[in-house]
Amino acid sequence: MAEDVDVVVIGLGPGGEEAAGRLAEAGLKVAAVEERLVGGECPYYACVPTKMMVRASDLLAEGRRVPGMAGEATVRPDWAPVAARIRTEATDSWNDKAAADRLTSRGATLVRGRGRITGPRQVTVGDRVLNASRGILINTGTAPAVPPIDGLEGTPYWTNREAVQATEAPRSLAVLGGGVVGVEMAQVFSRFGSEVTVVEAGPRLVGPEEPEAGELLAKVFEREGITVRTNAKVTSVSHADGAFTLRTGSESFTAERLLVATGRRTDLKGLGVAAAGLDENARTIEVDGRLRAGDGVWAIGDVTGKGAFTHVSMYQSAIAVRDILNEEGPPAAYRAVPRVTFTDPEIGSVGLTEAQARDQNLPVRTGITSIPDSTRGWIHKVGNHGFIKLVQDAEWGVLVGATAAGPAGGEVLGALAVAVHAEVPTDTLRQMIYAYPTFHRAIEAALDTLTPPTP
Ligand SMILES: Cc1cc2nc3c(=O)[nH]c(=O)nc-3n(C[C@H](O)[C@H](O)[C@H](O)COP(=O)(O)OP(=O)(O)OC[C@H]3O[C@@H](n4cnc5c(N)ncnc54)[C@H](O)[C@@H]3O)c2cc1C
Ligand SMILES: NC(=O)c1ccc[n+]([C@@H]2O[C@H](COP(=O)([O-])OP(=O)(O)OC[C@H]3O[C@@H](n4cnc5c(N)ncnc54)[C@H](O)[C@@H]3O)[C@@H](O)[C@H]2O)c1
Repeated sequence: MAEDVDVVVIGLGPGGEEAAGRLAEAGLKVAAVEERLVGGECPYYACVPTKMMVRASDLLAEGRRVPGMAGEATVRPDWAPVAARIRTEATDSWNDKAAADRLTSRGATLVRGRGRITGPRQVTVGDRVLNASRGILINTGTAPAVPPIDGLEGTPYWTNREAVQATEAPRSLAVLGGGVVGVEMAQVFSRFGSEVTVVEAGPRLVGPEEPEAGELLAKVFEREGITVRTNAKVTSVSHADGAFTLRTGSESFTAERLLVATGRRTDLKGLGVAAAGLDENARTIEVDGRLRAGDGVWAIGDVTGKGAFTHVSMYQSAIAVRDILNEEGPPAAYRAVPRVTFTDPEIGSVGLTEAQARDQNLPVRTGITSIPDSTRGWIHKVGNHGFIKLVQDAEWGVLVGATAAGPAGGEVLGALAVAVHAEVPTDTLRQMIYAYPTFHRAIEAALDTLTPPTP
């Protein structure tokens, strides 16, 4: 028999879980459908466990920087505390009871299983049919995309979901894909003693970021002993005697473990979006400023293609909740989406890169300064690599994008994100007082280097 509710939330990523809780607290009857773990990828397989890994590997790196700066230190990496912390503090050994209880205590009904849209405002989970009078909120996220490389299928490769469950650092690790997941994981495992090779199909690491970011990471990785191959097409993979072999046209690489970090995929056909009038062959779900995808359908999170980050999912969640509750508020805007790649140096960026701004035919002016040339960078010395790059719309006199790479680059980003978001005139930024000697004071130096637009 069909059950009548106000809203069905399919997929409980960070935004979906929060939306289900808030809608239930507002008095709506909410069915929250999740086939894996309440909370989604971020707390169990992504942001949280990987940042615990990063924190541990950063500690090792800082310990190794003691000689010549502060005496002597012997650093012996041990993965055991990292694996234990991920199990006890982050994921409860991949058990979502606490999250599920938190959600149901807010008044939502948790429906475990795979949800499929089977009609306008209708979702089927196993033999339960849920009719949603107000509509459906989709927050189904993404899964790791695995490229169709000869021999890869069926081998025991890792994706991020297996990598965060590692109980030891492998002797050697091949990383397929030098995007955000690839570079964060490569550096972590390298610092724990794995011999790491990153194989990237594109011309640079972290390709969508400013070219200077990819070049910086390549330089740092080389110094740390991580092998990086760009423009490399892996033609076959094999696994035998406990080792993977990756072949490109000219080379082959052998490693105990292989991490596939080549991006993410959605499955809109499997979700049955056509039954709600949406394009099932699209990669992402098109949404308007209120996160509406169609009549009685909202979508939030990675599935919307507006930035695959937890903060975007949460931002969209709040707007979709408002709209479902018929409350007024500003529409979603993505001019100032911040993002941080948690390598050392951290790469923090916001808004447009120079290339994106030029593609939009903006009158672009850029400025760049090096962190080692700043007072704080010079004092910091070892581990001070980085830069601040600004992208200005020269006619408007406002920053439309910026990158802060370096120690605490993600924190320095905060000031730049405010500047882009609040459309602070660069003249106003120039009149600001920047504390001495901070990393963020390098923003002032970067402003001084803004060069006139090129024709
Ligand atoms: C390794 C890694 C590290 C990351 N680190 C960061 C970081 O540091 N900071 C950051 O902001 N972002 C990070 N991200 C991205 C971040 O994890 C996602 O942007 C975030 O999880 C938000 O995703 P979402 O809201 O779209 O849903 P997701 O977290 O993807 O959750 C979607 C949920 O929907 C469920 N689901 C899917 N289909 C169905 C269905 N048909 N029926 C029922 N349930 C379904 C899934 O089981 C899942 O639980 C990282 C990603 C990865 C892979
Ligand atoms: N710190 C963070 O906020 C954080 C961390 C990790 C992931 N994420 C989110 O998750 C998303 C997914 O990350 P990702 O790194 O999996 O994807 P990505 O799209 O960022 O990077 C994938 C990389 O793999 C390369 N690639 C694709 N096919 C390949 C092949 N056959 N051989 C070699 N290289 C290949 C691509 O050129 C690209 O550089 C990110 O875009 C980001 O939004 C965020």
